[in-house]
This record gives sequence, C-alpha cells and structure tokens, in this order.
Amino acid sequence: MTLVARELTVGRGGLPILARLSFTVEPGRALILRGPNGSGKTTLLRTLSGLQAPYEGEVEPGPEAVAYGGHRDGMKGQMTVAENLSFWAGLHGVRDIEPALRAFDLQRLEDRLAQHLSAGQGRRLGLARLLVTGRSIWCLDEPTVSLDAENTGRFADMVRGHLAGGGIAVIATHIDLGLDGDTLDVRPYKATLEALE
Ligand SMILES: Nc1ncnc2c1ncn2[C@@H]1O[C@H](COP(=O)(O)OP(=O)(O)OP(=O)(O)O)[C@@H](O)[C@H]1O
Repeated sequence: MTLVARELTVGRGGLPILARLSFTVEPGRALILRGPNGSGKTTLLRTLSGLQAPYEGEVEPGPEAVAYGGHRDGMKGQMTVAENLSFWAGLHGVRDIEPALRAFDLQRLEDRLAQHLSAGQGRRLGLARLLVTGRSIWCLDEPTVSLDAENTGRFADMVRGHLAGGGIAVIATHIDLGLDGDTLDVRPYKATLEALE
C-alpha cells in the first residue's frame, strides 16, 4: 500500500497553512516532517489520518489504513495498561498484546492504571498501541517526547520493524531517528503565519 497526497491544502480555523502539497510514500519508507513550531506538521498529520478534512486535494488510502499517534491517544485512565491494549487489540481484531507489551518493556507495568503512569510510561503505552492496530500507515506527532534514550531506541526499532514489514511511517520529529526515508520541510504561507500571530 502506497500513501499518496495529491495537491493537498490543509489548515486550521478556516486558514490554509500548507498549500498544494503532493508526495508519495512507498511501502517500507518513512517520511520525516521537519519545520519550526506552528509550521503545520500536526495539521498535516491530522489530515493524513482523516481526523480533519483537507481544504483541497486528496489522500489515499483512506483513514481506515492509518493509525495516528499523538499524546496518550484514546487511553482510558481507569483501565490498566494490559486492559487498554486488549481493548484496542479487540477493536482491530488482533489477539496477542504480548509483542506490544514487550516492544516497550511494559510487562512489569501491565496491571497499573493508565492514569498512574508517568509521562514517559504513558507515551510508551500510546506507542505500543500502534502495534495492536494492525494498520499499515503510522502518522506520529513528536513520538519521542518524554522518552528516555533507551525507549527512544526501542521506538526506532519498532518503526524499523514496521517498515521492514512493508509499513509506512510519517513522523514529525526534531530528532534524527536514523530511519530509511525522505524528509519533507514543512513551510507555511508567510501571509498565513502573519494572520495567525
Ligand atoms: N484550532 C485552531 N484554530 C486556529 N489556528 C490553529 C488551530 N490549531 C492550530 N492552529 C494554528 O495552526 C498553525 C499550525 O499548527 P500545527 O499544530 O499544525 O503546527 P506544528 O508544526 O505541529 O507545530 P509544533 O512544532 O509547535 O507542534 C499554528 O500557527 C497554530 O497556532
């Protein structure tokens, strides 16, 4: 499955931020989004994930192929780590949560309520969730925030595994994860930036 953006214009609050972007990401490749704060990386990721509609243009495939990873998405605080992963696994028809627990060394935390996790632990749970979605396109917004060096390494390994299996990852990040892929420099309209200030 290939991710295709055609003449995509995305924005927030009625203002276009990025205009007429076209790109293709082939299976097994990553696209790294770079750009200063407020340049539109989150807006682009949300649009690629189907969380908001493009102002113009189109994205293929549709949102059913995409898993979006932001901050502790969809985690229920009153449920344990294992219950959260099982919930998502069930929703996506995946049986085994062990690989997801192992990917971020969450076995010892599996009975802890999500609301009691530290910031980094919560981030690890949010990222482990990607593995139980079975989705082939991951759109990730600053996924390594709050992660220590060891877990940043685990995350890079997890993405490498995903790419090796023919998956795709689009990642807004300020750090070099050493992944195979291309970089997209996100540059908004100057006029739009001025209007937003
Ligand atoms: N709901 C909204 N209404 C109006 N403007 C918004 C809204 N949400 C975001 N914006 C503005 O849209 C622009 C793009 O924001 P976006 O979150 O996509 O940037 P970003 O590149 O992800 O930034 P960062 O690196 O800080 O996370 C910013 O100027 C932001 O203030």
